[in-house]
Amino acid sequence: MPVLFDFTGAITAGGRSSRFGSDKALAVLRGRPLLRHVADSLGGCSVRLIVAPAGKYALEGWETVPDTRPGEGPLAGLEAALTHAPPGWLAFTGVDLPGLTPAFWAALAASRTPHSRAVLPLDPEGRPQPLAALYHRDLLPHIQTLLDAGERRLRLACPAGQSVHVGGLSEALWNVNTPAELARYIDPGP
Ligand SMILES: Nc1nc2c(ncn2[C@@H]2O[C@H](COP(=O)(O)OP(=O)(O)OP(=O)(O)O)[C@@H](O)[C@H]2O)c(=O)[nH]1
Ligand SMILES: [Mg+2]
Repeated sequence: MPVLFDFTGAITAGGRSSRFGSDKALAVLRGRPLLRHVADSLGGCSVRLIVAPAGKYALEGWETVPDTRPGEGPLAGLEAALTHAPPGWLAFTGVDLPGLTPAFWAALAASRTPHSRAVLPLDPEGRPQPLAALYHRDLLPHIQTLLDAGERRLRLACPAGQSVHVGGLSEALWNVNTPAELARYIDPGP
């Protein structure tokens, strides 16, 4: 895919899939693993990072970066991604949001403002979804301070006054945590 985006792409993939029961990144939906769906949405990024143990996923064109704090959750995954990212903006997501598309990321990018440092879509309940969002690398010291203090909530990655929220994108945000949730989205056969 040609470079379309002026931001880095990052997928955090260091979770245990304990609710799913097997590695959900590799679960197949409509002929492709969930991880592939997410990666394809970010194929237009020139720098593409996956935060995971070395050798765990073979994703051509993606650089694997190790967790800085393994097993400490997606906020630590964001720290690892921002640590390896060039200056500027990072699209950050997980392995389990297969409804994401290039158009979704383009809409978030279009909502950046000169003073914002994160752009988050609103879910169907109107809550910001921090696991499919844009973050600026300037947030790295703030995130490191949070983690050092024991904080693990991804939604605190950006101070409230520096976040932009975007409505109208919730259709892209369906999330797969269990096999039953995946089954709901698999097309019925003929
Ligand atoms: N790099 C990294 N990513 C993580 C970590 N924990 C969770 N994630 C990722 O964050 C995303 C969302 O997390 P969850 O939906 O809770 O996934 P999970 O932790 O694998 O699943 P559960 O064990 O069922 O909670 C997924 O892409 C996970 O792979 C971690 O410690 N490090
Ligand atoms: Mg989890």
